[in-house]
Amino acid sequence: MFVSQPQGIVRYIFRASKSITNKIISIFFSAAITTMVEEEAKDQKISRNKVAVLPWMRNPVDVSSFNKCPLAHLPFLNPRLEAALCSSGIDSLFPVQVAVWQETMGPGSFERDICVNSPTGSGKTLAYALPIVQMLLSSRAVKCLRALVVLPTRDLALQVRDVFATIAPAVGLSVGLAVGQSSIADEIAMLIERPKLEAGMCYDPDPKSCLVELKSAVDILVATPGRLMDHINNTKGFTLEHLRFLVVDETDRLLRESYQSWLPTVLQCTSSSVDGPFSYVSASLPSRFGSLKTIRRVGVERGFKGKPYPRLVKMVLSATLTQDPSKLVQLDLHHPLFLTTGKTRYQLPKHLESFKLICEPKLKPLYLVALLQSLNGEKCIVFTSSVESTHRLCTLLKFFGDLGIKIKEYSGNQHQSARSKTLRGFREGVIQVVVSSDAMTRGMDVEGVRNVINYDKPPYIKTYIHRAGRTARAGNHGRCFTLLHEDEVKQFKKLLKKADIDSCPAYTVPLDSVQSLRSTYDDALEKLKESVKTETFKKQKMGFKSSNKRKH
Ligand SMILES: Nc1ncnc2c1ncn2[C@@H]1O[C@H](COP(=O)(O)OP(=O)(O)OP(=O)(O)O)[C@@H](O)[C@H]1O
Repeated sequence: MFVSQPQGIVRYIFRASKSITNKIISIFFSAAITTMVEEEAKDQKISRNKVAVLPWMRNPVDVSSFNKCPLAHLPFLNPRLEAALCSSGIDSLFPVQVAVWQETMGPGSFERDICVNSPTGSGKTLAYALPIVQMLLSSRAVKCLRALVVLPTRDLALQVRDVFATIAPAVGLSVGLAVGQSSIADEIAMLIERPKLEAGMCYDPDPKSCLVELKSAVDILVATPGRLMDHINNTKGFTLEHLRFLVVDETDRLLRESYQSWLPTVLQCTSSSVDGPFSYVSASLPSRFGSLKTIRRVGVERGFKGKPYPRLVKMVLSATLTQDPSKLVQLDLHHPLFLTTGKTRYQLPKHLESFKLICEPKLKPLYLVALLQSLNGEKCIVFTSSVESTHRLCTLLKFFGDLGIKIKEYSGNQHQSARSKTLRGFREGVIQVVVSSDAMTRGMDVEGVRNVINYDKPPYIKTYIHRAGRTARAGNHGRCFTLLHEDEVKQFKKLLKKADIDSCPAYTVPLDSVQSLRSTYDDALEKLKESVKTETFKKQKMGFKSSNKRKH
């Protein structure tokens, strides 16, 4: 039966108070819970955005009612994890991390699936990574794949793998990556453990007998949907049947694109063969672990002593979590608990300042250069509306000559190796300005980015939030500038209103610095025209060659 959140929490607390250990939890969390009960009463009066939202989204836990918590005061935190966090410079948890800890390791104890809507840079990655690692360490019997984190892009997956890699090895857990960065054979070698052969022996070519011997080499896998599907469909020994945690990060983006139906496939592969809703599917999926099987239950019951853990726990997160029931239903969430920050649906980081820079459309590149020069080499991301304009703008900026800042392009049109190189240079500070299409909009975390520039106006408030969110992360200060024509101002104001942003002051760059760049700009434009011509010619030539090849 669905229990309303405060009643449920009171019940958990009541149960918890039966043991001394659990009493400690109740004391630790009691203040926050009182606030949550009050928040819920208030929340019920608030009509959230006048759209029909799912019932469980109407009474969220307000993350902003939580405070930062020093690691030393966090109940149940494994000392080895505490040490690993400290040595990576983390001495306390951010509010969203404390809130998720409460619902997972605290009184909530993973009873419900967790949906988090919390601003960019608020620390959502560690919010799920820490409780998952702690849970896995305390229940590991045999190494098998028990946590899967899915992300929309390769660079994001690498970033999340690095977060797990700072804590998981400290407790003997290994983290794998399935993103297509290396060849499929190399990836399989990292993910699947083959039996060591004695001298003179060779593998049995019969795949059935081989399967019994193959084991997962990782406990946690961070993957992009495409590569995940490759492994599900083709990699011997790769199985999700023991999965206990599924994280769908950047949920709204992942749900928008179905990527070979990865989500229904994962849900099928992890569903119960006994009493789950997809039993017909499980029956058709062979067990690759012989007699070792994870028995799941659909209900709220949890594992008892000696019995395997039953339910696949799902955690979904975004800074702009969708409220669309038709999308959320795809996740097949179990008794979901919604954690969100504040009262408005969209929130920007606390220390982000938004500015508009009004300029004549023809002179936009000039204003951009003047703005970049005024930033004194601080790290900056310039967002454009497409991969083509990213390339053109970056080429144009290079034709301005030596601006005293290193500028590089980052877009989905480039080869992964080129993107990774740019990202590395940007992280290291060798590159100060990255011109990007929306490839860098979501999730990317680069230390020291102080400025974001919307060269092209973001089409949606979600785009603004994710782009602006590349700065002012982890409590730092940052600025987001949006270049606008006079006739775009009204529309932009309306867009910001959706995130309750009433003030977006105008920013000015000195007119004389714009004027002084005029002649350089004219030359740069001429060079750009030539460069576009040459590139178009090259592309046509290549297209001609490949169509000729196809004919022969
Ligand atoms: N407890 C903490 N103490 C100090 N820094 C932290 C802590 N937790 C996370 N960070 C840092 O905060 C930054 C943002 O974290 P993270 O990338 O997880 O944010 P996010 O909420 O997922 O953002 P986005 O919505 O943009 O993906 C990272 O640089 C991370 O290292």
